Amino acid sequence: MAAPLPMEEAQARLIALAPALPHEHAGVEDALGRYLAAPLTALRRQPAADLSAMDGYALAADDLAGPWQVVGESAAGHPFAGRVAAGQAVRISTGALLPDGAGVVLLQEDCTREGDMLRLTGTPPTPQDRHIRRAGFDFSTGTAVLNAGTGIGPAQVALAIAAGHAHVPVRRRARVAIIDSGDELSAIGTPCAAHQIPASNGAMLAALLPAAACHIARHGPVPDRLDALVGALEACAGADLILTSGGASVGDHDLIRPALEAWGATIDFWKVAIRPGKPLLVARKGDTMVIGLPGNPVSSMVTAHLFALPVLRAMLGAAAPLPVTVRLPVAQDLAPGGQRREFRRGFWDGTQVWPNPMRDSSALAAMAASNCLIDCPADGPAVAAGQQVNVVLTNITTLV
Ligand SMILES: Nc1nc2c(c(=O)[nH]1)N[C@H]1C(S)=C(S)[C@@H](COP(=O)(O)OP(=O)(O)OC[C@H]3O[C@@H](n4cnc5c(N)ncnc54)[C@H](O)[C@@H]3O)O[C@H]1N2
Ligand code: MOO
Repeated sequence: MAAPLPMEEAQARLIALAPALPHEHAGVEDALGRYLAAPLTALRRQPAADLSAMDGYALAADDLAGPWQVVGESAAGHPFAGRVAAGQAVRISTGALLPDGAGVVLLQEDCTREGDMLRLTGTPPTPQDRHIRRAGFDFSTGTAVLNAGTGIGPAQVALAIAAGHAHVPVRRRARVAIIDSGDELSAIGTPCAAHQIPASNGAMLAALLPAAACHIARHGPVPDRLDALVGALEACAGADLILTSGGASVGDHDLIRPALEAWGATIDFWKVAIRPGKPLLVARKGDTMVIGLPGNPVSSMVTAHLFALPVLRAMLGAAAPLPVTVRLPVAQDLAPGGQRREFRRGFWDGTQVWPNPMRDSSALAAMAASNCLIDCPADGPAVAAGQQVNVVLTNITTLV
C-alpha cells in the first residue's frame, strides 16, 4: 500500500485534479463569494471630476486671506453653474463638484459667515488643495482595478460597481453534494439510541462551505452497504464535488473506497500524513471530483479546511486557493511533535494562541471552543511559551 502523502503534495494533487467550472457573467452582487475569471478594467474614472472632501467653502487658488462674498452653492449632485473669482466663495458640501476657478476648500470650522460675508477665523489648509479629491485619484478609465482570480467580497463588489460594471466574469457556482454515511448515524432531530450518534458532519460541512459560491445538496445518512452507497453516489449526478464523511478507513464496514470503485470512479490517492485526517480519500469520475473525508468530526473539519475548501476555491478559479498560514505566539509550552504532522485545535485570543489539551479527533466540544489549528511538524522540537508557531485561522468570528 502506498505511504500516506505529505500534506503539500496531497493539496497539489487535489488542486491539479479539480475541474475548472464554466465561465458566466454574473450580476456584481450575485458574484459575491466567487472569483474573477478575467481582470476587471475600470470603465470610468473615480472621482469623475475634482470634488470636495469636506463641508466648507470653495475659493479661488491662492485667494486665502478673505473676506469673501458667498456667491452660490455646490451641493452633492447639484454643481455650481458659475466660476469662482478672487474675493468670492461658494458654499460646498462633501462629495460636491469643485466649481470652475476653485483651488481651495476652506473648512467651515475655520471661518464665520454673516449673511453673504465669509471671514477667516482659523487656519487655511496646507497644502491649499488638502480638502480636494482630484479627478481619477482612486482609479482612471482603463486601469486594471482587480486581477483575475481575486475573491469577490464586499470591497470588490463596491469597486466593480464604482468602476462601471453591472456584471462581472466569474465561474458558475459549484454544485456540491454532501453524503453522511454510517449505520450508527441518526438523522437530525430523530431519537438517538446508545448505539447511535447524531449525524452532525453533513450539517457541519454544509455550514463550512461558502454559501454564496455553491449549491449544496445533502444526502443520507446512508447505511454501510455497498449498494446503498453506490446509490447515494448515483443520486449526486451532476455534482462538481462530492464530499463524503465516514467509511474512509480500513474497517470491515468502511466501504467508501469500494463504493467509489463500483460506481466507476478512479481513486487518485488515499491517506495523507497528518493527524487528524489520515484516511482522506480522493477520486474522480468524469468532471466530478470526490473527497472522502474521515468520519471523526474533527478529522472531517480539519480535512475540509485543508483540502475540500482549497479544491472548491480552485474550481471557482481562486488565484490562491490554499489556506493562509500565519505566525503567532503560543501561550503555553508545546510538547515535541509526534510521528505524524498534527493540526492541533487552538484558540487565538487576538494576542496569542492557546493550545487545546484535547486531541481526540471525535471531541466536538474542544472543536467548538477553538478558532484555529496549530500546525505541529512531525518530530518537531518542543516550543516554549511565547515562541511563534504556524497557525491556520479557521474561524475568526469566534474571537471573543
Ligand atoms: N485499524 C485502524 N483503525 C482506524 C484507523 C487506522 O488507520 N487503522 N484510522 C483511524 C482514523 S485516523 C480515523 S480518522 C478513523 C476514520 O474512519 P472512517 O472515515 O472510516 O470513519 P467511521 O469509522 O465511519 O467513523 C469514525 C467516527 O466518526 C463518527 N462519524 C462518522 N460519520 C459521522 C457523521 N456524519 N456525523 C457524526 N459523526 C460521524 C462515527 O460514528 C465514528 O465514531 O478511523 C480510525 N480507525
Ligand atoms: O486521522 Mo484520525 O483523524 O486521527 O482520527
